[in-house]
Amino acid sequence: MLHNQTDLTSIPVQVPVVLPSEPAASPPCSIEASVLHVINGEYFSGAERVQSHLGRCLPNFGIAADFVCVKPGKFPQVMAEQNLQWGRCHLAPMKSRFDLRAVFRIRDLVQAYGYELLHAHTPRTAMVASAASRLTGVPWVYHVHSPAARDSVHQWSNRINSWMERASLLSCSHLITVSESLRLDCIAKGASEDKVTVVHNGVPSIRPERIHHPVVGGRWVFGMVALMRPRKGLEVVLDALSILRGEGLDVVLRCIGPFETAEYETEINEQIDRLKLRRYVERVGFTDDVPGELARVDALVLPSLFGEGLPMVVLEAMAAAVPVIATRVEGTPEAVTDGVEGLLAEPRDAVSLAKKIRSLVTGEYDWTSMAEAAHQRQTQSFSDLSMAWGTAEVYRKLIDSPDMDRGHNRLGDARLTHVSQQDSFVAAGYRD
Ligand SMILES: CC(=O)N[C@H]1[C@@H](OP(=O)(O)OP(=O)(O)OC[C@H]2O[C@@H](n3ccc(=O)[nH]c3=O)[C@H](O)[C@@H]2O)O[C@H](CO)[C@@H](O)[C@@H]1O
Repeated sequence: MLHNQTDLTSIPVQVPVVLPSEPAASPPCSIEASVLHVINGEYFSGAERVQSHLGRCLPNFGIAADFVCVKPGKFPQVMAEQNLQWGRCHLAPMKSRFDLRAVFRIRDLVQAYGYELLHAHTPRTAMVASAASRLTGVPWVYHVHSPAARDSVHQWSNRINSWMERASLLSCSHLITVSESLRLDCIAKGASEDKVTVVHNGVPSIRPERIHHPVVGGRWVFGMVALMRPRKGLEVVLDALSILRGEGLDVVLRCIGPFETAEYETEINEQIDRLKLRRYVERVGFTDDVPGELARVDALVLPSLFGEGLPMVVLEAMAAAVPVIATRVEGTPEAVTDGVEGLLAEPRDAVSLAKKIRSLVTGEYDWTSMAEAAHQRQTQSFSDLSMAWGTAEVYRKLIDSPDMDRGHNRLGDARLTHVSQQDSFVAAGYRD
């Protein structure tokens, strides 16, 4: 599916899906097909939220979704702990990037449970799904959450991931990208236009009761929600906070989320002390209650430096009717229009960020209108259901394509005895 470089200006833009009616009101459809999501499963962060929302919502559109984790960790733990209406979670731990036993385990699962599609989410799982697809004849979809070549600050890891991703894409049946910017990125890398579809990320419309309402001249509470690591740009917010407090504006920051490393936490603590901001920065750490935290803040600030797809925290804040002050990186401007649902600053630029924050706290923009616009845009175009609907449409086109022989994998449960069930479990409340 790779071809030579394309002129991106000639490619029509794919805009967010707006569902014609509220699908939540309709009863779940009967199940027409089942998909196995091949995931890392190590954490429960942005990509895993997408996966879990899909697992929960796809049955509304006739698709049963199960999971297999190649780096089992937080994801299967959350699935086991919470009373979630998801499907099965299988485990296929890989000892290294090149441990191919997972491929055979997935082949056995496909044959045993009759999965008609594989759906991978990371360069590692793309490699595994690609090989399992070759063994089983089942097509596979690759979900691009962020640009592999700019995915971390580690150049070698970026190169290996990029290489693995490119090699796997040769056999991929279809690509789903979480933003239009990533779709263009994939096409620029050589993916053919008709095999890439944008399915914007989506979240449930959770709008908590507000604890605080900001007023011009009063205190403004900004919240940054993330796994704190250098790429998220916490340093830039601290510099912006220092500029604004120096001007006499009463702005404070709640840092919501854990630090990836102790070294980074130490660096941030030193910066806070250097800027004399200790009284104005509250460290919340990891929370299970992000909506509760969003109810306390007047705006979300997400100053990512590079390499985002479409951050879930941006959409979660919009759902909670919290304006978003973010940077113009990758997919974020597709959800937030500068001056409407929030404000967009230039990345790595504390002066630009301070300017945007200043314009909100001094009343240049009406906070209430911005909060309402954010909530409305999320419910219309970035809901968990619109994301599941868009994903189901991609599956349906693949399953209905003349190339797909639906009979080949209809053995289903008849062959269950051939696969070890020791490493699989079913979430409580499973639809069977
Ligand atoms: C580096 C990377 O690969 N980033 C990708 C990752 O986002 P990444 O995981 O970096 O960040 P996101 O904002 O998407 O997700 C973080 C998630 O963790 C939750 N949270 C955070 C802090 C806390 O204390 N408690 C808590 O529950 C947030 O509510 C949110 O649901 O997946 C996104 C979803 O496709 C992509 O758009 C991003 O490009």
